[in-house]
Parts: sequence; structure tokens; C-alpha cells
Amino acid sequence: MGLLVDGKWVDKWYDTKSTGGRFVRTVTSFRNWINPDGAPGPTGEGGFPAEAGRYHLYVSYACPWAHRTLIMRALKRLEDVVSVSVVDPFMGAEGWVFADHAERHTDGATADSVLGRKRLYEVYLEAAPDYSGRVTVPVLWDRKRGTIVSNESAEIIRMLNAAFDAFTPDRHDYYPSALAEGIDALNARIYDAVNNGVYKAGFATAQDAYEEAVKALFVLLDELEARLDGRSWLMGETLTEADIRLFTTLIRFDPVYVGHFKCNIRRIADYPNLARFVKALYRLPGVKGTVNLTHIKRHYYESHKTINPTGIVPVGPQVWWE
Ligand SMILES: N[C@@H](CCC(=O)N[C@@H](CS)C(=O)NCC(=O)O)C(=O)O
Repeated sequence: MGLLVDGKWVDKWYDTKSTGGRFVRTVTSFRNWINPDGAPGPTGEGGFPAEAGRYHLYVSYACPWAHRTLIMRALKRLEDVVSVSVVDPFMGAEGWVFADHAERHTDGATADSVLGRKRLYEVYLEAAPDYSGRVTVPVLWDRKRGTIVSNESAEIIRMLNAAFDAFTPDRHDYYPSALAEGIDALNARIYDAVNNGVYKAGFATAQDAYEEAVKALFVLLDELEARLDGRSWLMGETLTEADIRLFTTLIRFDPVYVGHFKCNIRRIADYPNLARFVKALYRLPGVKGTVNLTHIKRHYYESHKTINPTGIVPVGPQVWWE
């Protein structure tokens, strides 16, 4: 794995030395917004109107951030409106690569159906030839302008939720304004302690940094377990983006984060309400097809050689959410 520096690929692992053993996620760089009429969004520039067949998602089935976008696309019934390419789950010296360039075939991975590139960093270079920064999924690509609209999953799911009403029969709003403030507040806490918290625990290279992250993670999981007592979803009976964002971490938790990232105080299977929540979201139409456990396990256990040098992928645990 690595990153681009002035348009050149450099093979390099995360640097935790300068941050006392702490993993610090870098900020996202393409921040434009699709709107129904192409008006500019809160960041970036305008000129990205919603259209069928114009936009493309580059994702990994392994990645919890990319997974958010696949779930929103499925729930909003946008499968025929926004197309998808899926990278190979193994992230090696060249970063994310497409199926036709991967060392071995994994079902579900695809070629780059838009640009025909071999590596995801080449897609970034197409948008910005002198790009410096990490090359992450998801990427929302604009075929017409030949550039990246956004590589920030939190914003991509809001675009999929709100911009494509003319192209979908689904009218459910996953970020209703009456709940927006509560959703934002909860998202921020869940991002820090849970979504990113598992990475802070797993990528820590100092005992105190690991313990701090893992304790904060379970404090919030315990709180969310209590919050879900007697209610279907985090905000009550309305399914919102906050649920989607929590789900992508919880579905990876028992198969990967418990062992690989040492988040092993409890399993999600041990939390009755969180487990019920995972099962309920998994059963919503289209969601099951976005969960690929082979990609999830292979990615983490094979790609993170500093954590799992043998690359052995565990066989278990048994799936309990089907
Ligand atoms: N802020 C981004 C984060 C995405 C992200 O970190 N994706 C990971 C995969 S789970 C990635 O592509 N990492 C490659 C790297 O850091 O080099 C988002 O939420 O969209």
C-alpha cells in the first residue's frame, strides 16, 4: 500500500511514529456535490447535475466507508442509475487494483469498466495528474467531465439520498431535516469511537493508544446497545443514514475487528439489541448483495502484513446474521 506524491506512486505504510503510536486518518480531498440541477454544494464546485448513467462508483466490498455507498445505492434503488466497479480485496504495493490486474481472482471483483485502468491510483491521476495524498475508496466518478466528484463516503451517501429523486421510485429520506441535528451528533460520536475507533485500536503501535481506543469503542457500543432497547433504529422507527454508517462497522466486527484489530472485549453477537439491529438491516431489500465476507476477510487479514504477517485468513466465525 502507499500513496501519491506529486502524481508519483510511493509504496509506504501508515506513519504512526510522529503521532505517538496513534493512527490518524487523513482528510479527504475531492469534495464536490451532485445536485438535481448542478448547483454547487457546501464544498467544491458546481456543474455536477444528477443524471442517469453519468456517474460511477469505484468501491471495495471490503471497505466499510465504500460499503455505506453501496447500501445507500441499493436502498435508494439506484443500481441502474449509478454504475459500480469493484477493486480486488487485496491491497498490496500498488494499493487498490482492479480484477484484471490482481494476482488471483476473487469472485465479485471487476475490471475498471469506465477507464479500463489497472490500478485505482491511475483513476486519481486521470482527475488530477499531480495529485498528492492517499488513494482511497469510495470514489464517485463523473463520466461526462472525466473527473472525481467526491471521495468522501459521508457526502456521497447524502448525494445518493437526495439528488436522484428524478431517477428513483424510492422516496424515503435517510437524512430528514427534522432529525438532521440528532443524526449529525450521533454520526460524529460513532465515527470517532466506532467506525474509526476500530482502526485506531487495530493500527495503534503503542499500548496506551490501543487501550484508549478499545475502551472508548466499547463504552459507546454499550451505550448504543441500551439506546436500541425498544426501538428499531438509532433515531427511533425511522431508518436513517446513521444506521447505515453503524451497520458497516458492526457487520465486520465479529469476523475481523475482534481478532485482527484486537477489539475483543465483547462480540456483536453478545449484544442482543445490536445483533438484532444487524440482522434487521441485513434483511432490507438489496443489502445482502452488498455484504461480501470473502472480500472483507481477505482484505484485512492479507493486506495488513504489519498486523498479520502470515496473511492467514481465519475460517470462522460462523455467520449469525443470515
Ligand atoms: N474519508 C474516506 C475514507 C475512506 C478510506 O479510508 N478508505 C480505505 C479503505 S477502508 C482506503 O481506501 N484506504 C487506502 C489508503 O489509506 O491508502 C471516506 O469515508 O470516504
